[in-house]
Amino acid sequence: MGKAKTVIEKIWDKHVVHQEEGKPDLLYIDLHLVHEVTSPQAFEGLRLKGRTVRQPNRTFATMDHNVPTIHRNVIKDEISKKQMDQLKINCDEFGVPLAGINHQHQGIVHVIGPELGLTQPGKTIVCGDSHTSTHGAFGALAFGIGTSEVEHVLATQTVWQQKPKTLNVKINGKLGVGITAKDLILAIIGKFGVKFGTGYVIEYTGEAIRNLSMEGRMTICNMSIEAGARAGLVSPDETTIEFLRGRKYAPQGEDFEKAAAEWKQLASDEGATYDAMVEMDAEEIEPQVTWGTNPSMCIPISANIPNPENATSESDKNEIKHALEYMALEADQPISSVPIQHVFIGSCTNSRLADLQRAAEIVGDKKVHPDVRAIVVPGSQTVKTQAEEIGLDRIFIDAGFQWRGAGCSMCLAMNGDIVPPGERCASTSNRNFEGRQGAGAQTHLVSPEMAAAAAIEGYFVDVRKMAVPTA
Ligand SMILES: CC(C)[C@H](C(=O)O)[C@@H](O)C(=O)O
Ligand code: SF4
Repeated sequence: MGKAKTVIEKIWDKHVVHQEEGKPDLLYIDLHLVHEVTSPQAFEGLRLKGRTVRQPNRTFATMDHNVPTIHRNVIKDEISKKQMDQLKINCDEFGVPLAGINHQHQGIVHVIGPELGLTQPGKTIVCGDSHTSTHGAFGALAFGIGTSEVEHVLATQTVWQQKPKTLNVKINGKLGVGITAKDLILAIIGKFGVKFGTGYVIEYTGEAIRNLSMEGRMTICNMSIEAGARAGLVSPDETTIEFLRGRKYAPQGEDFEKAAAEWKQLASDEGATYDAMVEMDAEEIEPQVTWGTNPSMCIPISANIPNPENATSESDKNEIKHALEYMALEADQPISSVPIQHVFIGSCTNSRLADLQRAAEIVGDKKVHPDVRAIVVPGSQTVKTQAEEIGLDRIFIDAGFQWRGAGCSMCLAMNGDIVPPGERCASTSNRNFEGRQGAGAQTHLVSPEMAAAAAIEGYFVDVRKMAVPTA
């Protein structure tokens, strides 16, 4: 028997096509996902050099960042419109399959890959987008690349990559009732910071990770990038296999069983070693809310906003002060006393059917608070259709939410969905950077359940209290 290997090493070793002392490795790429924002110059580069797309059948494009979520075909912003028109031209010219704006499979690139079964265990997956790490949930090695690399992959189906170090993030025990994958990843980043993953690919292990659904694993892997990591993944298991069975681009019939047997072999071997490891107990985690301007600035719903005076270093103190100023919050104020004006349920972190279902359960027959504007933006047209088939749209609309078309939407405010300056938004997305949801907008990252609860109450509440029947 050979050396015990991690899933990361197994995938890496199978994909190296060229190796040279002192240089990065050249990796073969199984799946290249493309969206309208980071691809125009890459295609233009090919055109100028007279090159073709090496493997159009391993390339798949969609439109997401710029897509309006109401009046889909009225694109007011000139640059947005140009990027979308250009993607269509490029895909037609180079023979790349495209789920364009009115296509039934259109959606956020990190939602449609898994949904269509394009994302599979053992694959190397790249996209000109940092949250490509999402696909790692399937036991794939998936990472974001820059536009010049997009051109390189289009032309050669390979990319130069430094072999990453491996980091085991082990979550022991079980998550409490009402605690979600979003709370878990926020708590992990809250505890270890926004840099602890730098230079590593994370493998998430432990009982709490094994117990997560694929949707939960995607939420975790999605935010690996917010911990500084190159990528994040989970070893494939039965949950992975059952999610993929019958998906459009997954192997079918006997081929699926064959693939599934191989996928299981990919899981990290017993006794495999990592370059580093951190551990956390799932039991200690409460619903999380970010109060600051990076995802590590988060606290449990029962806690008070930090006081810069208690910081352990001068730089931490200044950082907290600055964040409190931008967020217009008081030190020591209970986070549960903060009123919000906007709620955004969506983004590649939390816009899948299961996310919307759980949010709808919290909503029930309650109404959105009169001071709150709340929107639900399904991650894909497929999610939207499925949600409508089971009546989720009615629950949200009857409660006073806006029910929108699929896209990135208010996650990054590129498409007219904006939080006005000085207003506060409970958001299920992954980034609370200054200006992320609009200039001067104040973002609080939460789970879909916590966002739904905040929409109803008008401020942050412990969702576990809302879930308990009152009669
Ligand atoms: C536009 C794109 C390059 C960007 C990313 O890479 O992440 C976006 O998706 C984001 O979330 O900020
Ligand atoms: S939903 Fe947000 S984080 Fe995800 S790809 Fe779109 S802009 Fe980036």
